[in-house]
Amino acid sequence: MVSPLKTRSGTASATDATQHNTEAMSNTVTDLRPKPTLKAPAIDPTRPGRSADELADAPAKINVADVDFYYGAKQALFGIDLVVPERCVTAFIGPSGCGKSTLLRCMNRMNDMIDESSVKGSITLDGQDIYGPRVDVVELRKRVGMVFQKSNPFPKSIFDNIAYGPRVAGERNKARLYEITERCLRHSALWEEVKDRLDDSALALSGGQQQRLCIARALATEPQVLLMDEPASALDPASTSRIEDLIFELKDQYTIVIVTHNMQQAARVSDQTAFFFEGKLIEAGTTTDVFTNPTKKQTEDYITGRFG
Ligand SMILES: Nc1ncnc2c1ncn2[C@@H]1O[C@H](COP(=O)(O)OP(=O)(O)OP(=O)(O)O)[C@@H](O)[C@H]1O
Repeated sequence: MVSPLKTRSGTASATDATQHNTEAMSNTVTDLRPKPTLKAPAIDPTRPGRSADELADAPAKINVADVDFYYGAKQALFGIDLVVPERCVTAFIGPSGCGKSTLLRCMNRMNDMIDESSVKGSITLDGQDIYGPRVDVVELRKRVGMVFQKSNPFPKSIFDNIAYGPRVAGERNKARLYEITERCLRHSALWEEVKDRLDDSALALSGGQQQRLCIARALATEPQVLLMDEPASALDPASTSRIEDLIFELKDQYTIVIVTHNMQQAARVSDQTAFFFEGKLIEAGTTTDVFTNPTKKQTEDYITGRFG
């Protein structure tokens, strides 16, 4: 079912578009090309996102306040304020280079690894400043796990990929490591496919399976937050759909922030959507509101495909 976008001039419909095209064709001989039908992505009614009240009632897992970010002298984020509600999926959308990944990487201090980068403002996790002087960054990244665009399994067995994080954390008990492996593979919907070949190389898995393995590996350190940077952009439609189902299931236990170029995907999986443009947060709200009734013209133009 399609949720039509309420534009400032009314609700767009296919009939309007057809009429518009017909008029355009009869009025001019030079522009005979059909006008593109601009339509915002549909919200899936079988998988409703959390309501505005539910989002407002959810505790703030991450709170971003007045954040600026610089790569050397180049400013990439400008005064970002955003609340990431607990056990919800927040999607970052916006055109290439608008700062989505930069903000995502600020949330577990992955940007610390970039020379001459600096951040101003505050980001808290459960109320604690993650840039505070006493923060253990390794601990932070255990609590705030990350899954990247390109699956990056270690050249080790499936089992060793999952057991890696717990081993680094000091777990040596083999039975306990198997327990963790099974739990994480079940959570990432991969267990049934690999349970009989845990000692096989992870590199022998398909692309979609490798990405689910990377999600399982991220879950093995028992994070509370999962940051996903375009986790399905390199996958075929069937694997993408499995990752989206998985995100939907995981949000009951984890707070998820996903960067995506795919607006349909944002509409399908997220509860809250934040739209960025040129390093600024233009608007954030329930995914239903942002995709059906955006408050800013730039958001409307982007989600209806007028630019980006
Ligand atoms: N390591 C870096 N050094 C310098 N500039 C960077 C670096 N990484 C990103 N940038 C710049 O910061 C800005 C924001 O980049 P970022 O990757 O956050 O955007 P994005 O919205 O995630 O883009 P995309 O959708 O293309 O991945 C861009 O102008 C980019 O060129």
